[in-house]
Amino acid sequence: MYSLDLHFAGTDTTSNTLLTGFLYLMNYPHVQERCQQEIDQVLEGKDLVSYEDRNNMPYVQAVIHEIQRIANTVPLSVFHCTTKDTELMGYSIPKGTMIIQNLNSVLREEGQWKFPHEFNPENFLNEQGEFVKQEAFMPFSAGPRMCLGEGLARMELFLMMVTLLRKFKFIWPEDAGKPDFTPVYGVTLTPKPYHMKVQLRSKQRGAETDEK
Ligand code: HEM
Repeated sequence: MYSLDLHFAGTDTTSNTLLTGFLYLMNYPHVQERCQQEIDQVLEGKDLVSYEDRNNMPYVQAVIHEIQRIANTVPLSVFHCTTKDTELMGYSIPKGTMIIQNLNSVLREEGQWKFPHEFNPENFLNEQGEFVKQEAFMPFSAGPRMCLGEGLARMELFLMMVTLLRKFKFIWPEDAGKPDFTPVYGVTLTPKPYHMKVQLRSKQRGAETDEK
């Protein structure tokens, strides 16, 4: 039996993002290993990760943001409606028009991203390897009605991701065939069900177990 030290549960959107994250990390093992190297280095001698540790983990931050960009968990945001006649970039939108924001489009827009169509943490790193939050990164939407849970979701993603990657290596099973990254469409996007192999990392790296 393994102890994971996880004392909270993610919401549907957060868990869908995590599921997408592990699908990519298993299939981009060099990205997973680089995260683990950074985590080992920053958390050396510490029992548990804290949210403040993210400031010393530019690569992990870039990977989590890239996972959110690719996961595109809430592709059409929440529908809105104009409360008065509105002019926007030369278009007139009458009062009462339903507005559907296409977050999928901005998260993949060419000209906004170095690698718009591939999973690549470099989308959030500058030449010095520092984490850079991009203006077009808006999985939580924008404006006065943007996601109210952004802070909680970002904290959950960081703490869960780092805690799990510190203790375990996630492996795409040899007999699983080619991965299918096509998401299942719904109000939220979720990856197709998949199997994963989970291997305990060595004890020196803070991976204590109560194996029985
Ligand atoms: C990765 C996780 C999440 C993503 C990608 C996400 C994304 C979004 C998006 C795109 C919207 C629509 C914003 C708009 O109308 O323009 C939204 C709204 C909202 N989200 Fe999240 N969300 C996440 C997690 C959470 C969590 C953890 C909570 C609360 C515990 C939460 C609470 C809300 C609420 C209350 C609204 C409605 C805000 C309003 O209409 O004023 N979300 N979210």
